[in-house]
Amino acid sequence: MLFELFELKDVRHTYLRDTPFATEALRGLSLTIPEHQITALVGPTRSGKSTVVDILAGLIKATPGTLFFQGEDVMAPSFDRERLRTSVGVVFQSPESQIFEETVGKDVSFGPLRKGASFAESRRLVQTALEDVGLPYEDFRTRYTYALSGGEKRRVAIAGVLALQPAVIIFDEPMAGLDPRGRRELLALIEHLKQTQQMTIIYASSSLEEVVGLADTIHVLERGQLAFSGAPREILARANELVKLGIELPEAVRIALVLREHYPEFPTTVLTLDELEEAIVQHEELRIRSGRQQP
Ligand SMILES: Nc1ncnc2c1ncn2[C@@H]1O[C@H](COP(=O)(O)OP(=O)(O)OP(=O)(O)O)[C@@H](O)[C@H]1O
Repeated sequence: MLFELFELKDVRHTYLRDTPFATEALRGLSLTIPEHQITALVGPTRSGKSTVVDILAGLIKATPGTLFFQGEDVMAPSFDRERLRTSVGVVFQSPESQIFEETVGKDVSFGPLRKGASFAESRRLVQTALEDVGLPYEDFRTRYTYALSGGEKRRVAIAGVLALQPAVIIFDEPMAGLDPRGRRELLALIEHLKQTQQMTIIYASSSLEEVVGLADTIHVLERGQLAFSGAPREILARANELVKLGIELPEAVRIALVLREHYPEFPTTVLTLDELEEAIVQHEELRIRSGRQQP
């Protein structure tokens, strides 16, 4: 059974309110985020994704509106805000900026030690977190952070968040600046975290391509409101609306749509290039079996 970890109800947020520069970032946003799932927030630039992330992390108040965390109103006087802060870990855009210690071991242990963990406990947490992100502890603990590759820095930043043992981890545009290999590795890492740790993962991105093969649910945002939500295939079935919102369709779907111009029955809700390949093979087999020779 799915439990809601977060629920936003009619949340609004205006930056620089009561100034000539006021910007309405959220305009009555309502959505839910279940536990132990990967939920993606997808929308074009300035649709409000980062503002939602800041609200979930407790950095911005969700008023007017209401934010529920595990069924409790975050703004209620009895709510323990410390519980929210310790339950939510955020990997912000350019997570390299979250690294500030000289060595990997020192950087990842900073959070646990600050929280009062003993040296032995902190060592255990750092070891587990580094192994979880695919950086062997003995190999990496004494490495200088400035000498790491971009992908390794991102992993160290994620390990720093994992070492705090959050119940939910939020990634805000985590692929920015990574090369295709770094992207593939990070996607595999996020999938691994979900599978092995049962973590609740929230993934904010302007790229639908990044999330269709990963997310259980996708919320599509448009100018501070929820446009629509659904499982990846349900979202891809609304290709025309996505294009209207300025969201680029994943490559596999773009190719499938071209194929559909020739074969009207060709499926267009393919999540990955592998699925597209499978759909082409199946379609060809069907065509051959039915003996039809179409263009
Ligand atoms: N600190 C801020 N001060 C003033 N306006 C802001 C601030 N942060 C965001 N905004 C404005 O709020 C709106 C929503 O921005 P937000 O960053 O939440 O959207 P986003 O979907 O994450 O965009 P992007 O993909 O470009 O990061 C935009 O119009 C943005 O200019």
